[in-house]
Amino acid sequence: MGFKCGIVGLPNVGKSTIFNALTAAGAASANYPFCTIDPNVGRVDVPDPRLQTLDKYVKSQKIVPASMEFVDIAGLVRGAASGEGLGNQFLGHIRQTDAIAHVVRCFDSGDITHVEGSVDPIRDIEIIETELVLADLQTVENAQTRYEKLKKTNKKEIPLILEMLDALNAHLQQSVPARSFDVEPFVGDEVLVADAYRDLHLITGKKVLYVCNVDEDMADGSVDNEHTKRVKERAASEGAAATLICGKIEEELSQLEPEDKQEMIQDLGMSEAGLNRLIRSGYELLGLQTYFTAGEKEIRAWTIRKGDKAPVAAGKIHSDFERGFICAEVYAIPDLESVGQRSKLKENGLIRQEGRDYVVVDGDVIEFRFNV
Ligand SMILES: Nc1ncnc2c1ncn2[C@@H]1O[C@H](COP(=O)(O)OP(=O)(O)OP(=O)(O)O)[C@@H](O)[C@H]1O
Ligand SMILES: [Mg+2]
Repeated sequence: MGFKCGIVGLPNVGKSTIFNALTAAGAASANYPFCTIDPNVGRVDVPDPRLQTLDKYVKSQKIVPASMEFVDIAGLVRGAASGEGLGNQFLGHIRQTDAIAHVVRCFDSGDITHVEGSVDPIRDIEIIETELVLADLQTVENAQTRYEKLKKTNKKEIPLILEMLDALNAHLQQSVPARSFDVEPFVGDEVLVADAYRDLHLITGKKVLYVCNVDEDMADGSVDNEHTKRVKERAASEGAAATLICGKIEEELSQLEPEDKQEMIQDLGMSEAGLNRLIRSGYELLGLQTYFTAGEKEIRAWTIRKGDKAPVAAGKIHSDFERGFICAEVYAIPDLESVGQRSKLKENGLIRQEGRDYVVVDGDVIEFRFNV
């Protein structure tokens, strides 16, 4: 499991275009059962050239990349919380995601209607953020009503939870996102307060990746214009990330066969498909990293958090691996490349034995030893 990302933005800014590009690219390169989980949920491979490098040395029957899910919902408009446009009820589909990809129109192309009449990314971001804060406020108010009813139960955590919800409500009332709310002082040593906060799944509490949807001539993402500069400044000021992508080009690229795709990428002066950049930014933003398992049956990429220790990494494969963890045998891909054969790693002392306190490094190839 990689991570799950909800796509938000004004109508007609290119959300579905980018979603289609992402999911078409994923479907072309992988054969998943139940690939389409829901019409608006798509699974995407995380592109990683290290898988192909590993395959050169460890001939295996299949390659299983890490994957992530994107959820595409209808655009939000100013006033959505009070029912404008399609309203905001579909935000429910993105409450359970790990992060938000906020698509912002940065392309000028005159024939695509902008609901606000002009291209102004910061104004657009503020409209969406206000709507997301209002949606979270509704969530908090519902929770307050629920916990008020529970007061009668005399459970000692209920007043503490209500105190936290009051403060959170006041915070959101100022039109500021939940991510700047400090819940710690309310938690103290009462984990149930932390649980209650987490169970709200506030949208503005999630990390944000701004996706600047730019014109075709900026498709390689290396040059900013006035619009993208402003979005990047805003992202930096709030600890978010920003990436440039031309949805239209990515959609076209995603429909091509690999060779034609490579040719078009070169013709456009791009170094790689913009989608790869987008996926990597998401990984970076969420502090995720990859480790590999590589055997004759399969080579597989696993997603873990930076800082995760070996037993946690093992638990991604199976909870038994975590419970019965004995040790991890670890090697690095560059070492494999330098000796040229997997069997030579051992002879050269390049396979390390690591214990439960080992912090996994991005790109490690691991074999776990465990008791069942
Ligand atoms: N970078 C781009 N340059 C020019 N046109 C683009 C670009 N990206 C998307 N478009 C065009 O913008 C239009 C709207 O795109 P799309 O349907 O993806 O928007 P959306 O955000 O999903 O809208 P809605 O919220 O209404 O579902 C489409 O005609 C699409 O081809
Ligand atoms: Mg759409």
